[in-house]
Amino acid sequence: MHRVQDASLFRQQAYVNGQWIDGDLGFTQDVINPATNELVACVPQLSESQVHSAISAAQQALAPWQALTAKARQQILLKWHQLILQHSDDLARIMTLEQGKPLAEAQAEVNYGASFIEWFAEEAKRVYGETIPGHQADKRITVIKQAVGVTAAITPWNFPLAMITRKAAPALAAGCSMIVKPAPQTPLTALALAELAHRAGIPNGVFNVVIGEAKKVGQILCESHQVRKLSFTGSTAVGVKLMQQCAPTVKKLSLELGGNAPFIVFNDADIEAAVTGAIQAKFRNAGQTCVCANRIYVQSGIIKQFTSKFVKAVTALNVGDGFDVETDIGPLINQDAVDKAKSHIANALSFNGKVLVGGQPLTDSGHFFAPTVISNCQQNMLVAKEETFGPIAPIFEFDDEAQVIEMANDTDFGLAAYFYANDISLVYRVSEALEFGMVGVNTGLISTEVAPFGGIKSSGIGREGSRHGLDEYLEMKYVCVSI
Ligand SMILES: NC(=O)c1ccc[n+]([C@@H]2O[C@H](COP(=O)([O-])OP(=O)(O)OC[C@H]3O[C@@H](n4cnc5c(N)ncnc54)[C@H](O)[C@@H]3O)[C@@H](O)[C@H]2O)c1
Ligand SMILES: O=C[C@H](O)CS(=O)(=O)O
Repeated sequence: MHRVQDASLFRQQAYVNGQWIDGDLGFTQDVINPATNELVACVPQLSESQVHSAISAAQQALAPWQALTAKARQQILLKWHQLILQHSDDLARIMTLEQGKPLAEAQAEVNYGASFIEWFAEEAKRVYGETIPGHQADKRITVIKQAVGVTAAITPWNFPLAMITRKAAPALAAGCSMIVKPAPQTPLTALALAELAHRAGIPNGVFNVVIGEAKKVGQILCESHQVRKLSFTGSTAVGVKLMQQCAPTVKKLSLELGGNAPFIVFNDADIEAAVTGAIQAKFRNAGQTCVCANRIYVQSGIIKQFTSKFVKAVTALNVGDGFDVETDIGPLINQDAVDKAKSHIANALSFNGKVLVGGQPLTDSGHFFAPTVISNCQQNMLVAKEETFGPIAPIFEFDDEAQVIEMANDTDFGLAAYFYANDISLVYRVSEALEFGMVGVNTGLISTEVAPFGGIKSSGIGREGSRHGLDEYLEMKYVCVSI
């Protein structure tokens, strides 16, 4: 299977309490290669009782895992980190097979995903508390932080490894246990991660991967009183549903949701650098990332130069199977994604947008779509209002700073924003005025384990990565001792 060296990483069963299990009702789901539409694997759909068993296993595993010292948990996590890097080529191949991204991007995701394990293995030893001067002479006050307990993660298909480790690493480092429900499109990468977790010595029940009908599994995880936290990465629509479902059990929540990133190029920008940054921010994962540039705003003084250079760079992008070394842009995940891209282009054309390159699906087999640039875009178009999640780059013209800030902020989303400029006063003004959780200045790539990743408004709640990411899996307790 596409030259995976260690065949035992290619798992087609769920992983619960350290065991590989089939669904006890016999239901399965297909895993399809989006580049070829070929069947890649068949994985089980667990029954409700099996999902409940996973929660029980995570509960049983909690006390012994929490009883370990932070250093002991660190050592086990570092072993997991080492095994992931040791098997990075196989993990990348499994990822490209089920998700479609170019092998080089899959490899980069493996390294990125592993970095969260290394980071939080270290952070585990820095769960500091505090002492507070007593409010009365005979009172002594301390504040301690403790693991939340059993946690659940529901993750998307676009980054099938990193969106799991970005949650599991801080959870396990803090002393929590976790049940992961991966996306139905990409379960194989999650199961390979579980195999390596097992080999690393992560105790049975501490890390579990359940596969099943999303709505039902989600409902069980949300309604369980034993699950004390839910971390979700996915669309805003689903995030809202999960938030509602978690309300009755008052769970801690982390929501990493949709985006609609503006990418702004000011007159004094380095145009070549801005073109490179726009290509990176727009076309990574074929435009299927939550932080992709969704709208490209270019100031009137340089729009002709920028557009000409940008179109040239887009035209040079190679679309193909992720296993082909020449490929820059892989397939979209499914036909729905292709249809959404077509609808956004048709809508832009209906409002006098002009396709400068691309504009249509590429082949009948596989879900390939031509990298597309549309000029003369307006704020009333779908490409301005919705997350496109495809390789479409709409260009909007603007005249001044105040106008583009208003345009950029004209969205319910607030995840990432980017801009290119050299005037340092403008850099500070615009960074502060943009209503987004993350801002890239003169760069199109901002994702790293050392910084707090997350959004505001309809893009979510909480942060992942950085020292802040651990707090999402800790509860604060205040102890008052009368002496
Ligand atoms: N903010 C981030 O860090 C981030 C990262 C990646 C993707 N995303 C967002 O995710 C979306 C694309 O990913 P997707 O198509 O997998 O999103 P999605 O919301 O459709 O699915 C995400 C996960 O939720 C599950 N799910 C779907 N409906 C559910 C329900 N009713 N109950 C419980 N679980 C349910 C899916 O099976 C999957 O595992 C985009 O909007 C993208 O912006 C955000
Ligand atoms: O889809 C967005 C993910 O968060 C991927 S990344 O963190 O931007 O690489």
